[in-house]
Amino acid sequence: MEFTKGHGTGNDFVILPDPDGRLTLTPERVAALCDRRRGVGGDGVLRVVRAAKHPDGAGQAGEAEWFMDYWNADGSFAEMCGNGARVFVRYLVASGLAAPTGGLLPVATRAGVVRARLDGETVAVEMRRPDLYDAGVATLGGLTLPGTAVDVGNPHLVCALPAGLDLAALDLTRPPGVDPALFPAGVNVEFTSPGEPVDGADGHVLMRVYERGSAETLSCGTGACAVAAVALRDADRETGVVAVDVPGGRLTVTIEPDSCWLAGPALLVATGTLL
Ligand SMILES: N[C@@H](CCC[C@H](N)C(=O)O)C(=O)O
Repeated sequence: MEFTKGHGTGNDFVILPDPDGRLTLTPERVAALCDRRRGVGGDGVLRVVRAAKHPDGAGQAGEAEWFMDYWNADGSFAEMCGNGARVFVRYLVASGLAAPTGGLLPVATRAGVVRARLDGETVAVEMRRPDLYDAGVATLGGLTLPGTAVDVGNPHLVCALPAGLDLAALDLTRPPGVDPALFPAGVNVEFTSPGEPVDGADGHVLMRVYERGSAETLSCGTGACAVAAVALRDADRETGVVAVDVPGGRLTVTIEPDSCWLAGPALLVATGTLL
């Protein structure tokens, strides 16, 4: 079968076109595809399927023709993937499967319908407004870092590093420890440091992430939204624009009263045939 490879700020995905939902995907198959030495390699898989043809998308088929069936690299499901949604939309449009109407293209996900806008290399998706719902703690090496639990459709824990600790020096080769009672389904953990002021933004944050199901990645879109929401709260703001720099580039998050826009480059880089 044919596949396409794409990424958003270095968060990379194997895209599998399966319009009529005929493909049998298993966790083992997904993990094998994402294997960086023995497979295509990726942080996750995006199956492109008509919403009406997937049990998790059928309820949204009246609002969106296409369902993003997102899987993490280890073969687990996630409710939402912000960069994945941006790359998914790039694929839909590039392959002629869909086009925006009135500038917007809806996509069904396990966290509900998101809407996308394209502008050159940039794809922006509108998702739910992040919900800051609790306090939590991450442990990493000898560090204990307090953080904020944030729901962006999927779960996040945003931990600011204390002054003097170098974000680039963190060892994220192993998962951070978290409280399983607070995150029974696991959590994506973001580590942050403040950035220098950026023109046109109300805030600027540097971020690294350890993703549930994919380990450290170069970028996490929903993580950037969670980080932006925490930055605005800490600045006593309800809304605003936050630049979030990840190892793979820059994401721009705009938090509005009822929604959150995630914007950045989304690119397709290769196509091929699975043997
Ligand atoms: N990289 C994604 C998030 C992917 C899902 C995450 N690993 C989870 O399990 O919740 C993004 O760009 O949002």
